[in-house]
Amino acid sequence: METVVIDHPLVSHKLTALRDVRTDSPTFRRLADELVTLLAYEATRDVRVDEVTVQTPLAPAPGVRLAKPVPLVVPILRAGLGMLEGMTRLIPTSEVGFIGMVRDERTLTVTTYANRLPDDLTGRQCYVLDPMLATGGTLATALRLLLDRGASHATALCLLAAPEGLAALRERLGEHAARVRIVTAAVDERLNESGFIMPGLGDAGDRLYGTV
Ligand SMILES: O=P(O)(O)OC[C@H]1O[C@H](OP(=O)(O)OP(=O)(O)O)[C@H](O)[C@@H]1O
Ligand SMILES: O=c1cc[nH]c(=O)[nH]1
Ligand SMILES: [Mg+2]
Repeated sequence: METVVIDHPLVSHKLTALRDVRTDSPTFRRLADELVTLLAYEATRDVRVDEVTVQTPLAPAPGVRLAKPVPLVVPILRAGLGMLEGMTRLIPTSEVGFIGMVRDERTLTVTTYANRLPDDLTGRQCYVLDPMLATGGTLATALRLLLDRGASHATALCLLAAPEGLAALRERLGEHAARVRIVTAAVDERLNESGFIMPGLGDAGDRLYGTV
């Protein structure tokens, strides 16, 4: 499992504003949207393309076009929805599947309450959107759903990750880890005793949707 931490001043600037407890929900949503666009640039570096030729007003020019089947983008509800528009703006032709998952705040175990994915993902490239990789339980379950259906490769775009979660995810994916890449804006210090990323940004879903 490859982990890519985006080292870029604009990403750090926006992430700092996102962390700030004074940032309100509308601003948080805008920053998350802008950040995913910056992460997507790196995350889609491996997206499959076909070589084509187009005619300019002057001459034929070689180029590329996204290959078929198109990438599958999968936001993990609820907080991952805040990253969907930023991603589909870059790849408007992508197909979108949905997974709904919630973590029990006490036990930190994950329940899947929605699953709208194509049955057959043979050979598909998948891009999973979830702002927080904390214990890694949510992403481990979501990635297994995709890889077990035949996805050739899955890249998860996260705003923040915890070192403990990255290690646990690699372990839980086992042999599938070779087909997984994590692209994140930062790896924070640690998880606290409640399973929150420290210093983190708090509860991403609550901050996106104003539920506290
Ligand atoms: O790595 P983990 O320990 O599994 O935690 C990460 C998950 O926790 C949050 O979701 P939450 O369960 O709060 O649901 P929400 O997106 O609906 O707020 C977050 O959006 C991730 O999906
Ligand atoms: O720090 C964390 C951990 C899980 N989910 C969040 O939203 N934040
Ligand atoms: Mg939440």
